[in-house]
Amino acid sequence: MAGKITRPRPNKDRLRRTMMFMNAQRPGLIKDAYIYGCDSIMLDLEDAVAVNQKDAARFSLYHALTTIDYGDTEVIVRINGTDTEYWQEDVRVCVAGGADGIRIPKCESAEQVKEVEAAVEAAEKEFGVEVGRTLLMAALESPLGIMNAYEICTASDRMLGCAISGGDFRTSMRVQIEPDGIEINTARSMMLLAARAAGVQCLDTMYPNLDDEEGFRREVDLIVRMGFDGKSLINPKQIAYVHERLAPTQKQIAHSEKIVRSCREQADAGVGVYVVDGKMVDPPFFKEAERIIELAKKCGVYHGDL
Ligand SMILES: CC(=O)SCCNC(=O)CCNC(=O)[C@H](O)C(C)(C)COP(=O)(O)OP(=O)(O)OC[C@H]1O[C@@H](n2cnc3c(N)ncnc32)[C@H](O)[C@@H]1OP(=O)(O)O
Ligand SMILES: O=C([O-])CC(=O)C(=O)O
Ligand SMILES: [Mg+2]
Repeated sequence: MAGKITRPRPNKDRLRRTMMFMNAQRPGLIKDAYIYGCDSIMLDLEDAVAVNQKDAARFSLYHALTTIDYGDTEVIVRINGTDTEYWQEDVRVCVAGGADGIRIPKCESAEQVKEVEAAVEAAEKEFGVEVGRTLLMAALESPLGIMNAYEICTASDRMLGCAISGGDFRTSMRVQIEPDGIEINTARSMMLLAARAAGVQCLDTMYPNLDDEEGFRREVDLIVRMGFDGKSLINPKQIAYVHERLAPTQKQIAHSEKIVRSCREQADAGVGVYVVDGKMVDPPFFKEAERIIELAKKCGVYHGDL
């Protein structure tokens, strides 16, 4: 067998349009998950793993982390909650195996993030991993988690972002999944505001109804319009539509190109506000146009020369 896999230093700001869950104990799911092309895989030690299988899942996780080359696919591990007896050993194995990041489930406070951060740092020292390498993210799964979203997102320099978790959130709110998202949209908006204020990424929850393609697409359309960076997924067939909807369209790209080019010319001519394709543009529009071009480049759909 080849030597232990070492992964490049994780990047907080990379594309995370899709983060796909898989039970860390199931070889059939984790052995070649990179082939599906999601941005991140999430090897789960928490709710996908039965309580009497936690040790077995950790062994399987370590083997996967150290022997499978996931290439450009980011490797995140969902550890067990900080109120369980499992999470500290989960952290040691993630760090020893070289995972890119850790997802803290059912996160409700900045203190929980700091507790995990301390355990991660201790593990990095124990296993000779560069201190600061392992990223963190928080899953917000309760009203309290949502209310504390900003403090959670700013609790550590390692935080790449947060994700809302609809299953547990709906249970704690005593509601069920609705076609228009009325039961969860306030929480989505609050979390988005907190994440943007903190300057970190923001992911939507998984969609559990695998056979309801129409419902899935409706939810993706909604969260794209709301401004999410990505979505948690549970199945490979959910990847393509999220990537398609989160990439700028050619129409958006062409319009953004016009704005970026004209903005440079107009600035030289001393003009601050003017009209492109019948729409007023000024500095916030320039910035947004530049963001769209950058996003198009990262998504591989930009073919221009800016
Ligand atoms: C509320 C929460 O906590 S959600 C997070 C915890 N949940 C999970 O981790 C569930 C993740 N998803 C899964 O395990 C599976 O998709 C299931 C059990 C829901 C459905 O499984 P299946 O019926 O086998 O799905 P499906 O028939 O669509 O699978 C097609 C292929 O994709 C693979 N696949 C399916 N889901 C995944 C996944 N999440 N990750 C990687 N590969 C997957 C299957 O192994 C299968 O591969 P094969 O053709 O080589 O055999
Ligand atoms: O994070 C997610 O989307 C999955 C999850 O744990 C939940 O829905 O409770
Ligand atoms: Mg959950």
